[in-house]
Amino acid sequence: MTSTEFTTADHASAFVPSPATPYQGDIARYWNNEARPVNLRLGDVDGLYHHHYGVGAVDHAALGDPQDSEYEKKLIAELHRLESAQAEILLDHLGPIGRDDTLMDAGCGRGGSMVMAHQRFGCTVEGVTLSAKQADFANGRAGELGIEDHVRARVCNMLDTPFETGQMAGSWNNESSMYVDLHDLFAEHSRVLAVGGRYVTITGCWNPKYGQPSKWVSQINAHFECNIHSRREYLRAMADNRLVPQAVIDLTPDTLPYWELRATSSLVTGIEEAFIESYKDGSFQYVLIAADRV
Ligand SMILES: C[S@@+](CC[C@H](N)C(=O)[O-])C[C@H]1O[C@@H](n2cnc3c(N)ncnc32)[C@H](O)[C@@H]1O
Ligand SMILES: CC(C)=CCC/C(C)=C/COP(=O)(O)OP(=O)(O)O
Ligand SMILES: [Mg+2]
Repeated sequence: MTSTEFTTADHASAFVPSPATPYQGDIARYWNNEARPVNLRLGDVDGLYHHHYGVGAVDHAALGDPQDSEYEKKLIAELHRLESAQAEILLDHLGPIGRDDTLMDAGCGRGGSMVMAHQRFGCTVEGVTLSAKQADFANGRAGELGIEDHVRARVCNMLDTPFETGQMAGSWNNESSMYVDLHDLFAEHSRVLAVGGRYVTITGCWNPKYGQPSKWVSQINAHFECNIHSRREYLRAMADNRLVPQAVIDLTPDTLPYWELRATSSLVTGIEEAFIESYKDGSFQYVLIAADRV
C-alpha cells in the first residue's frame, strides 16, 4: 500500500464552494499543500491516514533494538498504532451506534477515523473538510475499500453543513476544533445531532490554570495557523448549545509517550518540543470531551 493521489470521476472537488472567510481559504490551501512524510508514511502502514496524534504506552518489545536495520520501520508502525488507538478511544465514547445510523466527522482530514467508524459500527459516515485534496483522498480510499456507499467526504464548512436537523446519531471533531469559533461549531453540532445523540472531541487546549496561552501554545498556533482554545471555552460553549458533558478525560499523560517516541524518529517536523514542553509545564492539555445533545 502506498499513498496515492486519487482522481475519481465523482470527486469532491468537482464543486468547491467559496471559503466563508479569507482565513478558511488559507486553511484550505494549507491542507491542499500538506504532504508531510510523518502523515503519509504512517498511513501507508495499513491504509488509515490520520492527521491527529497518538495515545497509549509504547510497546518497547515490538520496537526492538534501535541498531536493528528494521528499527525505523517498526518505529513508524508503532507511532501509527498509537494514532489509531487515539481514534479508537474517540469512537469508544460515541456510545451504541447502529448500522442504520449516520455520523458526522467535522474536519475529517484524509478520512482515517471515518473508515474506522464504519468498520466498527457498519454505519454511514459523512465527513467535511475545507480541503478538496483531502476529500478526494478520503473518497478514493473509501472507493478502494468498497465502502464508498457508507463513507463520504465533501468540501464543506463544518459551521454550515448541508445535513438535516437531527440527522446524526453522533458527531465528532478529532483535532479540528482549533480552526473555528466554538460557539458557532457547537451550534451546528447541536443542530445536526438528534436529541440524545452523542458528540465527542479530542483536542489540545490551553489550561486556564496556567493563566494565558504559553509561548509553546503560541508556537503550535503559528505552526498550524490555528487558534487553540482554553478548556474553559469548550465547556462554556457546549453548555450554551445543549451539549451536556458526560466525560472529560485528561489524555495528557497518555499522549506524552507518543511525542517522546516521535521526537526520536527521522520523521520529526520541528513541533515536537513545543508539545512535549507545554504538556510538561501544564500550560497545554490533551483532552477528550464526550457530551450528550439534550
Ligand atoms: C488536523 S486535521 C484533522 C483531520 C482528522 N480529523 C483526523 O483526525 O485525521 C484538521 C482538519 O480540520 C479541517 N477544517 C478546519 N477548519 C474547517 C472548517 N471550517 N470546516 C471544515 N473542515 C475544517 C481541515 O480541513 C482538516 O481536515
Ligand atoms: C492537538 C493540536 C493542537 C492539534 C492541531 C491540529 C493538527 C494540525 C493536528 C495534527 O495534524 P497532522 O497529523 O497533520 O500534524 P503532524 O504533521 O504534526 O503530524
Ligand atoms: Mg500527523
